[in-house]
This record gives sequence, C-alpha cells and structure tokens, in this order.
Amino acid sequence: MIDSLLDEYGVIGGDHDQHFLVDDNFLNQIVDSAELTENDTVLEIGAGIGNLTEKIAETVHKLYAVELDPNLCDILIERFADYDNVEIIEGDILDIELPEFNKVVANLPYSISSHITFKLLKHEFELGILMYQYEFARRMVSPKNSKDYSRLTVTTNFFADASIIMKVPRSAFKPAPEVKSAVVKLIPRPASFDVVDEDFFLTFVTAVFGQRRKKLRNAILNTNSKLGIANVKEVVNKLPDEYMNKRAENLEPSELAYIANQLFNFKTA
Ligand SMILES: C[S@@+](CC[C@H](N)C(=O)[O-])C[C@H]1O[C@@H](n2cnc3c(N)ncnc32)[C@H](O)[C@@H]1O
Repeated sequence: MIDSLLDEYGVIGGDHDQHFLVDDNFLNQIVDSAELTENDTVLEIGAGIGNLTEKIAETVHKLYAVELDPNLCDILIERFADYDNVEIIEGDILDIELPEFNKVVANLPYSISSHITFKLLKHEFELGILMYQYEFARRMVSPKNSKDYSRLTVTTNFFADASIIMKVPRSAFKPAPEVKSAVVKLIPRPASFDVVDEDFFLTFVTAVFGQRRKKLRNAILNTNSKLGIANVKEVVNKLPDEYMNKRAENLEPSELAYIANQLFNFKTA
C-alpha cells in the first residue's frame, strides 16, 4: 500500500534521510506503542508521504506533521486535505518553534537524531515513540562502563526514562537504509538526583565526555575554558579522589551531577 503510494507520487527518497517505513506491521506497532487517545496532541517529525501520519490521525485530537521537503509537503497537503485534525508544517524541525504537544511519534531523519533529541528533551511532553539508527538508540540506553555510555546517555537519563522497544530491520524501509534501526520509548520525568544548575550540568557532561579517555581530574582541567572555574587546580584537589581518578564513562549520572554541583558551587561562591 505504502509502496504503491511511493510509486504513484514518483517518490524515490534517499535525500534528507528519506527512508520510508513501508512495513505495515512495524507502522502499526509504533502507533500502538504510543497508546493514542482522542485527547492527544501529537508531533510527528519528518512525515514523509504520511504513512505514519495517516495512522496517528485516525485517533488523535490534533497532529502536527513537520516535513522539510517541499515536494513531500505538497503530497501531505493533498493527502490530508480532508483531515481537520492534521496540520502540515513545512520546515526544518531544528529551526521551527515547536508547537505544544503531549506525544511525539516519529521515524526520525537519522543524521540529525542528536540535535532533535536534545531539542525534544528540553520541551515538555509525556511520551515519545521514536525510530533511530540502532547504534544511536543503544547509546541512549547503555549502562556506565560500556563503550556506548556517553553524553547522550547521561543527558537522556537526566530528562527521561528511555528504553528500546523494538528493533527494525533494513528490509522494513524503502529505500533500505544502510543501518539497522530501533524504536525508543521516551518518558520524560524529573531526574532522581539534584542538579543545582541545569545548563552547567549539561555543559559539564559535554565537556568531560569530550575527554572520555581521561580521568575526570584531567578532563576538568582540559576543558575549563568551557566550565569557567577560577583556581581550577585547587578546586579539583578538593573534590573526592574516588571520582577524580575515574573516567566520565565509569560514573553514574548521579555521580556526575554531584561533581557538577560541587564545581558550580565553587564557581559561584
Ligand atoms: C526516515 S524518513 C521518515 C518518513 C516517514 N515518516 C516514514 O516513516 O516513512 C525522515 C523524513 O524526515 C524528513 N526530514 C529530514 N530532515 C528534516 C528536518 N530537518 N526537519 C523536518 N523533516 C526532515 C525527510 O524529508 C523524510 O521525509
């Protein structure tokens, strides 16, 4: 069905991460996972020709479908002309001001996964069902001490519970991407640990994972141009060795938050 729509509209894909999900079984599983109701306002990112859009729109109160490609937007406008609850937004998801929504459901453009995820996590919503490249999804959910534990893991963990709910083979898409995919369920919630200053914590996490092979002491010293701690050598000497002698990848998000809080307190004392 989706296959024939691609042919009908002469859409080949390939540009702008255009890999259309044509397997109806996966489309249905994604929509089911979002547990949509008639009270939901949904954001869809990269609506393509509207294969997910159509299924989401069946249930929800309102659906904002964002799409970058003007040719695909023309198709979406034509396909959803009779839907009162669907609004097509032509534009770059990274540039537009996000509308209010309580759920986000999307087969994302993989090359900007990171930017989209950070933008979403700073926005308020209840549930995200998001398709990513499998390796990226693994980095969102990996435990400390693993090679995939990263800035992305810690930042995601700070804002939300994240879990991989299904793996999706290349064959489910047309044209098939070169990589495997996975769907992540994101449930935003307050962090289980205190962070004194959110911006400083996020800057700290970015800085120390930029030096992930270094012990935390050196990672802090090497990145102090971003952290801005006066007398930084003295400050790191006052922080517990049990943390300073480990690498960022060996510390829990709560332990990284503890150090960021200490640094912030020294910075603003
Ligand atoms: C992986 S395809 C998904 C298409 C469709 N939703 C599906 O599931 O088959 C990603 C879509 O995102 C669109 N896209 C790429 N970059 C974008 C951006 N910066 N903002 C909005 N949409 C974008 C592409 O044109 C493409 O339609």
